[in-house]
Amino acid sequence: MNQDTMKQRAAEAALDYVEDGLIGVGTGSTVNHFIDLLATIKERIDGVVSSSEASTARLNEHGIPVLDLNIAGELALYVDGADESNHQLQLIKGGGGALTREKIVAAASRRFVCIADESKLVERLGRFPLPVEVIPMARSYVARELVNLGGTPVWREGFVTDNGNLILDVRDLEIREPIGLEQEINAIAGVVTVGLFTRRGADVLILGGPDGTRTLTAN
Ligand SMILES: O=C(CO)[C@H](O)[C@H](O)COP(=O)(O)O
Repeated sequence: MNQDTMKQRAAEAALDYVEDGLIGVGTGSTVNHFIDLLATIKERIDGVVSSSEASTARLNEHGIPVLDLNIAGELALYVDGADESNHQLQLIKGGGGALTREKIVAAASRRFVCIADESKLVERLGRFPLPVEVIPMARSYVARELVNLGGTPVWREGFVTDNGNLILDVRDLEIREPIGLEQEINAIAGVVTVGLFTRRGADVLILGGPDGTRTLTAN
């Protein structure tokens, strides 16, 4: 079974968590399946807060109302994908470069349901290069600081985030203490946010696989 079908299965299972009201959606190929499915029940929801211009465009195509987070206030549910999850449901996100808005919408939501194919579940975070959104003038400085932390940062050249910033993808990092590392990287001057989601990890992880889905919940 191909990976995309497994992503679709996870997205289908996430529909069960949708209640009336406002929900947040993330970004990526798994979330695209979720948005397409959400369109089939759009009468049930009041609107969506989007984490990226790409997701907003897809929601608009379906005629799903997109709201500003400042107007929406607290959201009952946030649904997003991930590049990696450990068993504590701490995540690496940002493969699509939307990590900062994703972290904001996740933080503003009562429940975070993460949807992914089963290959995203890992014993230890860090095989996937860790994305860091950086203010453009700080790119070289932040890269040197990330080298000091033991990483090998690679500038995602040609890519500009929805916030007008750059992404450094950091390889070779030993992520032994995800919570501490999230704080440490976020404290570097010029970093907008790191793609580690530990303070606000997922509450529920739905993994699509060849035999259906399985669901993990955070303790
Ligand atoms: O963090 C993200 C975007 O910034 C995505 O959730 C992550 O990259 C997973 O993407 P996909 O669903 O395409 O595998």
